[in-house]
Amino acid sequence: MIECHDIYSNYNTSLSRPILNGITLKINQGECVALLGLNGAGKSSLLKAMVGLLPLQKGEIYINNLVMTQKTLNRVRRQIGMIWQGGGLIPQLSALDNVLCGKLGTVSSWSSLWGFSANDRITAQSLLRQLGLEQHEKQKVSKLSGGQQQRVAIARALMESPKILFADEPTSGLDLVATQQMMNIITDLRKQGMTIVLVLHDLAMASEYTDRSIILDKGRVIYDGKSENIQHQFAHLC
Ligand SMILES: Nc1ncnc2c1ncn2[C@@H]1O[C@H](COP(=O)(O)OP(=O)(O)OP(=O)(O)O)[C@@H](O)[C@H]1O
Repeated sequence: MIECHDIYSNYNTSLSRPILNGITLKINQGECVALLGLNGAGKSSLLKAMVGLLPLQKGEIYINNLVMTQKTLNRVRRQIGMIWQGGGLIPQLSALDNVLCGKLGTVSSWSSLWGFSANDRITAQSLLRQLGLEQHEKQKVSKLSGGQQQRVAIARALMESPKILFADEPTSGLDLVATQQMMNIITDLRKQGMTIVLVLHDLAMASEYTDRSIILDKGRVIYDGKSENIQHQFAHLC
């Protein structure tokens, strides 16, 4: 479960307001939610706040009943897999090494000197296999297609078996086939009971793949409700 209680980020002088300007929401375990809004509405900033990467001036965030503070941040982050806008992969590393990077938040700096454990490698290989990338595990990700890179990003996000997945525009730059593959993977994860928050720009996609949509405008929630038929109501805002 994810809860934001009246959260405000720091004052932003170029916007003359906080980027997140009083957001309250609750997302239950197993929900698949689209986060929508015009460019600059605050969608990526909200995801960043929910993984502790955007300082708050006011308000609280709870992840599975654990309040986010400096002390709890590592425990909170372990429960969340994140796919960044553009994938956020390291282009010169292989697909397998990028997936293993999903473990870096939890291995101590001492043990990372010895490399990843055999178990970690087995988990990473198994994730790549499940995502249809077993042939590509040794390839540099810069040599993979956009769709393949996004699947590597998903595998990396799943390394810690998170209960929550955040994906920032996971289909951006993908062709129709790769978009369909990506959304099928997300649908499968959803069927397994994962809580999923997707930043999307396509209202029709939100309506097709998610139950609930949250629309932001100028750092505030202006709609929180069913995704069904949302494209007819809010076309001017996304
Ligand atoms: N690190 C930062 N420093 C200053 N301003 C920032 C920073 N990050 C984001 N902003 C500003 O905050 C606002 C919200 O940005 P954010 O990236 O969250 O929007 P978004 O809804 O995800 O937009 P997009 O659809 O373009 O990705 C924008 O006006 C942006 O310029």
